[in-house]
Amino acid sequence: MAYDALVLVSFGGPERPDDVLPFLANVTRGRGIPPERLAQVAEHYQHFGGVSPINQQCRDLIAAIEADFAANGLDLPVYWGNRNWHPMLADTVAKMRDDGVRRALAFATSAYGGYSSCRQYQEDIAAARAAVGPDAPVIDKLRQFWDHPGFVEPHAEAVRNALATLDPARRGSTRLVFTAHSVPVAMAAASGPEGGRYEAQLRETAQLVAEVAAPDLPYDLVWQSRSGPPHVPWLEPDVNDHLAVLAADGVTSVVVSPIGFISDHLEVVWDLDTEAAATAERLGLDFVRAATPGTDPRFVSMVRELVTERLDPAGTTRRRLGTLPVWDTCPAGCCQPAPRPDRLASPQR
Ligand SMILES: CC1=C(CCC(=O)O)c2cc3nc(cc4[nH]c(cc5[nH]c(cc1n2)c(C)c5CCC(=O)O)c(CCC(=O)O)c4C)C(CCC(=O)O)=C3C
Ligand SMILES: [Fe+2]
Repeated sequence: MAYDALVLVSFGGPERPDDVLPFLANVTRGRGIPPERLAQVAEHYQHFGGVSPINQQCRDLIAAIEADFAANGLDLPVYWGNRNWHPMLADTVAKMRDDGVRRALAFATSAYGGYSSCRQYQEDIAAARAAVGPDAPVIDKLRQFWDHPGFVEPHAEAVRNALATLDPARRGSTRLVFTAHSVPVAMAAASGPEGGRYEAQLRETAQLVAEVAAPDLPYDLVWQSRSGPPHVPWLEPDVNDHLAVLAADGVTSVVVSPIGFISDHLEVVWDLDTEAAATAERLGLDFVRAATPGTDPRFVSMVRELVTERLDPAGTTRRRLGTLPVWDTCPAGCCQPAPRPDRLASPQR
């Protein structure tokens, strides 16, 4: 075995009220988020007692991965480190070094390409290794998994289950609404080797989920959780504005499926279950939010499959449903925060 550990790398979230502001400071350092926006977001966290569900969701996922590894004879210890809150990745990498880990694979809890979703995790891994020093383990990030059946199938089943709770007499006026985290337009344009990859992968996932879950229903991909200063354009439409357009078009019922995420963290339980649900109520729309993969056994097994496919140099064990290009190691310069000046003149797709 070329690797001696797996490390799950996630966003991190506060676990008590006093954590909220220092956590937000870590997330937004150097990113120009207006103080008004930060105050609002702090309130969202305080609404849930200052506790984001994301860390417990990581603990649950790791316990499930460990059980799955053990049941399938994969002898690989699983570590956990976050980008923005404890356990911080640099502390985890130091512990891995102390435990004698030389080479590890990283599972980042984001399925897509793009700066925030992929490159930034790699930068955080590099920064954590640099902080630990020359004897830090080598850490290779596993591939983007937007089209893996272990990710697509739980989302599709969740959409089907959500649809089953709506009035069947209204199916003809029901819409699937897929959501993902908005990002600055410039960041979206710079994602992937030739641009536009974040949005293209999300469109592919939406199509794969919709065709399994409800091929008879129309669907849209829209955006949530916009941040940043108002003068910077981010991907639109926002899910709340989109619900208003749908209601005006005669749609009566919506299933909102957060395909941009793997678990029901704060962006889901606040931005969708609280805010978007209130928007739907105001508009008189029947609203149901589809579940995220969480610890679905297919999703848990996917993590093991990503490890084993990486160990198979011929790539014959790779399971995927999509047709967009896939790779193990991101090309240099891929997924920058904004288009590189030398590429501004070239066409983006
Ligand atoms: C693409 C993407 C994902 C999906 C990929 C992935 O999952 O990694 C994601 C996930 C998440 N985003 C999260 C939280 C936050 N994101 C923020 C700010 C931002 N997100 C961005 C993008 C993304 N974010 C961007 C471009 C910014 C602007 C600042 C910057 O350029 O970095 C802020 C600052 C305040 C604000 O919202 O303005 C917070 C608090 C949480 C934790 C939830 C919890 O605690 O349960 C999670 C999982
Ligand atoms: Fe975010």
